This record gives sequence, C-alpha cells and structure tokens, in this order.
Amino acid sequence: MAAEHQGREPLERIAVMGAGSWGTTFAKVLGDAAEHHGSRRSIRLWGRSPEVVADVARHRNTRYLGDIALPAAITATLDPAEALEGAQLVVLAVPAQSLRAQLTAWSAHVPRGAVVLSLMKGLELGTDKRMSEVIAEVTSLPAEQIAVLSGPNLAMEIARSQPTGAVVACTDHGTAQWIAEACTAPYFRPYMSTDVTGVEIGGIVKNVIALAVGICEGKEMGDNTKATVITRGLAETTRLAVALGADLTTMSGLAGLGDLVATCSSKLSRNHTAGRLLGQGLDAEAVGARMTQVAEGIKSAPAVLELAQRLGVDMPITAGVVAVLRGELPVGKLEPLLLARQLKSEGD
Ligand SMILES: NC(=O)c1ccc[n+]([C@@H]2O[C@H](COP(=O)([O-])OP(=O)(O)OC[C@H]3O[C@@H](n4cnc5c(N)ncnc54)[C@H](O)[C@@H]3O)[C@@H](O)[C@H]2O)c1
Ligand SMILES: O=P(O)(O)OC[C@H](O)CO
Repeated sequence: MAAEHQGREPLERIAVMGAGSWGTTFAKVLGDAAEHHGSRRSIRLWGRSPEVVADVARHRNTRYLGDIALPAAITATLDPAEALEGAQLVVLAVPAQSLRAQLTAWSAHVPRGAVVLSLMKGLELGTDKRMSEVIAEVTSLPAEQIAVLSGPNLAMEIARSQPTGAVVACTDHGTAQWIAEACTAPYFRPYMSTDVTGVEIGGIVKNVIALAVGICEGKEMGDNTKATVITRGLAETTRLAVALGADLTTMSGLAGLGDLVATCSSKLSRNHTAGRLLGQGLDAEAVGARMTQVAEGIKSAPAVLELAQRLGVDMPITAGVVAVLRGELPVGKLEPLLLARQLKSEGD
C-alpha cells in the first residue's frame, strides 16, 4: 500500500528511538497496524535501560506499560546503530531537551533515504526551536524527509487499544500519507496535514496550558475556571501558531483543540499532574523530583514565552505559568493576576 506514494517502498523496517511510554506505545501501534494489514514489518526499539530492553524481549515494557503485551514484530536493543541499520522510518521519542545531543550522536547511523518522524512535544530551551527544526539542523535532511505526529495521544489509553485520532504532518503530503497508512490500526486513526508548524505548536503549548489547568485543580477550582483557562489557552496558542505561519484550522483540529482537551482533562497527563502539584503548593524543583516521566511543559514553557515575546505575541497564561515555575509568582497570585488584566474583545 505505501509503495504507491512517491515511489516509496512498503514500510517494513522501522527504528523507534526511545523506549519510554510513547515510544513503546507507538511501536505497538506500528506492530498492530502491520498485523492488521497482513504486512511484514520489523520494529527495532532503542532503549537506554538494560532492564527495559530485556523486558521488551519478553514482549512487555512493565516499567511504562504494566502488563500490556507487545507485538512480536518489536525487538529492542541498547545499541542505537543496530536499531537504525537499514531503517526506512526513524521515529524519535526521547525528551525534547535531550534530542539535539542524542541525534547528533546517532546521525551518522541514520540511513540517508530514511524519513525521520518526531513524536515529541517540546520546544528547545536556548534556541526556541521546534523538534522538526532541530532534526533538520542536526541531520541536514530535506523537509520532505521530516515529519511530526501529534494529537490527543495519552500513551496508556492507546496501549490499551482505546480508539483515538492523530495528525501526521509533513510538508510533503506523500510522506505524510506513507506514514499515516503505516500507522493506521483498528484503534488508531491518523489524519494527514502539511502544516508541520501548527501541529508542533499545538502539542508544545497544550503542555503549558495543562500545567495551568493542573494548578487550578490543585487549588480545587471548578469546571468554569478550567474551561476558561482551556479556551483562553487555545486563543494564545492560536496567536503564536498563526504568527509562525501555521494554518488557523490546525488549531481547531486534533493536534490543537483535541490534544488540549485530552491533556487538560486527564489524570494520566504528566503535565496536568505536575500542574496539580504546583497548585497544591510544591515548587518546581519538588515537582520535578516527584515526576518519574517527562513533563515537557516544565522545560518548554520559558522557551514558548521567549519565542512569543520575540514575535510580539501576547501569552498571559504562559507568562503566569513561567513566573510560577521560576518562583517569581506565588501560585495563589496567578489567578488575581490573570483576572486583573485590561478588558479586551474576545477575538483579540
Ligand atoms: N506519554 C505520552 O502519552 C505521550 C504522548 C504523545 C507525545 N509524547 C511525547 O513523547 C516524548 C517522549 O515522551 P514519553 O512519554 O515517551 O517519555 P518517558 O519519560 O515515558 O520516556 C522517555 C524515554 O526517553 C529515554 N531517554 C533517552 N535519553 C534521555 C535523557 N537524556 N533524559 C531522559 N530520558 C531519556 C528514557 O530512558 C525513556 O525511555 C515527549 O516529548 C512527550 O511529550 C508523550
Ligand atoms: O502526559 P503528557 O502531559 O505528556 O501528555 C501526553 C500526550 O501528549 C497527550 O496527548
């Protein structure tokens, strides 16, 4: 099926770099998709923990996914070169702030014709670059070989085969379609887009807004408050995305509104959880110490704010979250600060 697009061959050899919650779950999606379509496929999962790699050999990743069984097509290795050898698709699922260093170490082993797909939802601190931009810089691959996937994709729900949608974006529609076909499973429905910027910005900023909603929850505020933060959060996400050249419609789609709603409402969300702890009075350091998995919004929030300020985009919720994270604003002052802002029209 995939061979019909851009002369690409069927997707049989995939490397997934990162054996945490999402890397492992997406490997499972790819394995289940191949099984569903009766296709041959080898999925090599790179992990840095010997225990996790040994567990995956027994078709489990207990640390991240409990007793969920993994498809036989998935094997795991500690050796990035072994994972990457001959890969047609390289899927990246490590914490955003570690990507540049890791990919630099791996890039000599990335096959030149491979497409690189980012699953990550973070903005690089210090450069304010999106993951697709970091990938382009480190690998020098052309845009048609760089794709991103985002949407309301809480890993544990997907690992349990609960249905969801996602968006695969690449400037080249054929590449997006090739990937979308390869990851279509009975419980996973990808849509295609050429709006890489919009899809990434939706995924990055929803983590910051989820921190804000988590703060509301930690302070035991009600649903009106949370709905207001979600809605105004979408407004500031949209302002940033459009200033960066994204399509407005992406923001009302799965990678915008869809992911924002999922992350802001779910107890499974690490960003939402981190926000709740902030709302209960813990400082950023104490919250970081409690988290066993990455909550990208904590590190990305200052980068999002810096990017917005550089573009002259107003992002008051993000600014408030950053001030709380930096310890510059007591969490109890966030609400009065946001409510006391100058009156404005809703569309502004
Ligand atoms: N978990 C989800 O539900 C989900 C869904 C969609 C997108 N994402 C995104 O996917 C990316 C990966 O998230 P995840 O949930 O798999 O994270 P995780 O914390 O569950 O796993 C991260 C993995 O990266 C590895 N790793 C490699 N280098 C690392 C380093 N320098 N520091 C820390 N860990 C390192 C860890 O060992 C671990 O296997 C994030 O950008 C996240 O926003 C996650
Ligand atoms: O657990 P979180 O907060 O990283 O969110 C996971 C996914 O991004 C939800 O789509």
